Amino acid sequence: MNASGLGTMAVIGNGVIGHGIAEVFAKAGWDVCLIGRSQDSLKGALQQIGASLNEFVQAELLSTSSAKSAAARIRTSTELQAAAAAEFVIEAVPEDMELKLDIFSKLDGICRSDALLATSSGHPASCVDKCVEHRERVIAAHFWYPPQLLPLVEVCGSGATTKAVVVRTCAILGGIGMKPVVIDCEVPGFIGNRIQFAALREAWALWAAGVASAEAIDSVIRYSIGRRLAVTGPIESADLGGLDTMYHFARFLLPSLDTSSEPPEQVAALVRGRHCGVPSGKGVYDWFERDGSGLLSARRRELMRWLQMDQKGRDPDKAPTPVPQISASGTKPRGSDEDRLD
Ligand SMILES: NC(=O)c1ccc[n+]([C@@H]2O[C@H](COP(=O)([O-])OP(=O)(O)OC[C@H]3O[C@@H](n4cnc5c(N)ncnc54)[C@H](O)[C@@H]3O)[C@@H](O)[C@H]2O)c1
Ligand SMILES: O=C(O)[C@@H](O)[C@@H](O)[C@H](O)[C@@H](O)CO
Repeated sequence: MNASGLGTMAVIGNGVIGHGIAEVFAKAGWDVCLIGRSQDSLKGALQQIGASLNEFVQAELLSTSSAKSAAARIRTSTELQAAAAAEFVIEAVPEDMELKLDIFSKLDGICRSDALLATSSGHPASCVDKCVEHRERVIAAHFWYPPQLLPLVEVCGSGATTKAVVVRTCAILGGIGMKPVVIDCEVPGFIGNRIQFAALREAWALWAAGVASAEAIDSVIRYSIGRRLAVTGPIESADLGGLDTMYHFARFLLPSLDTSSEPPEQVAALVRGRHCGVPSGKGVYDWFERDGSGLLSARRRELMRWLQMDQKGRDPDKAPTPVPQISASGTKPRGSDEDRLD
């Protein structure tokens, strides 16, 4: 245990997800060992963590002294061996399965016998534990980008993971202020990516078929269900909207939704041409014409505002926003008989 009474954790991989996870644990008082391939890239990761900590100070989510202590709790290494003392280890290297298998097999030999070994990737634990002897301690802890600003972690064990490991992983993640959600059964993409990609498949299909422009499709979502989904999930939304209505409309609509098992050729062609979005200046949108970094900053600011609300106890799961009193003009829950105008 360190001076904060917390433990030591290690993150393997110092890219966008790895350095974000390191920051989140260090802010919560853990000693962190961030492991990467080169001193140069680790230096870059520490600079990014420093810049992010400053943003948290500016947003009054962190004091200057806490930001300094958090930065001081992170040490770096280029050796996997440096994870030996950690009780919680998270792998965040690129989506290269051979590399992940190799890292997990080595970690199993290097780490303490009571250490938990987690993958931050969208892949289930059973994909990365194939060369591990102690498979009972391998678990998926799928973070969202950017982990400093999005609280969710999808936690999912394989058939070999013990219940105690699932419980301890959730306790650790909950203890650092993240929102762990347990998925009981391994399924590709867990929950978030299944739903994100179902929506993306339909959005790409509408764009590729010329039904509407990319701007129009994004605007429809941003100004409607995008806002609503931050407060009520899809299943709650359907119950609030009236399950009968949603059921009957689903029966009309579902047969016409896109069911392709490949992304549209127009998207494939962009990727083949290395038009990969904001970093390359062009994707579906032309980012030479549009302000990509401005959009990223605006999104960070808005996500930071949500964290400020969470901290003030306005997380809908912690302190539900009071439902307005039923008034003559009618803010009654839908579904009550009087609410029906038929
Ligand atoms: N980017 C996202 O939106 C996102 C979201 C959730 C989960 N993930 C998952 O997180 C993982 C990492 O993704 P990312 O986007 O951070 O990738 P990234 O390419 O930004 O970072 C990967 C990092 O791993 C380092 N690395 C490579 N080989 C290594 C090794 N042998 N030892 C130590 N470090 C090594 C690289 O130098 C790099 O810094 C992936 O499994 C990805 O699926 C990514
Ligand atoms: O933040 C996201 O959108 C991510 O969950 C995805 O980008 C995704 O997890 C992939 O990297 C695969 O892990």
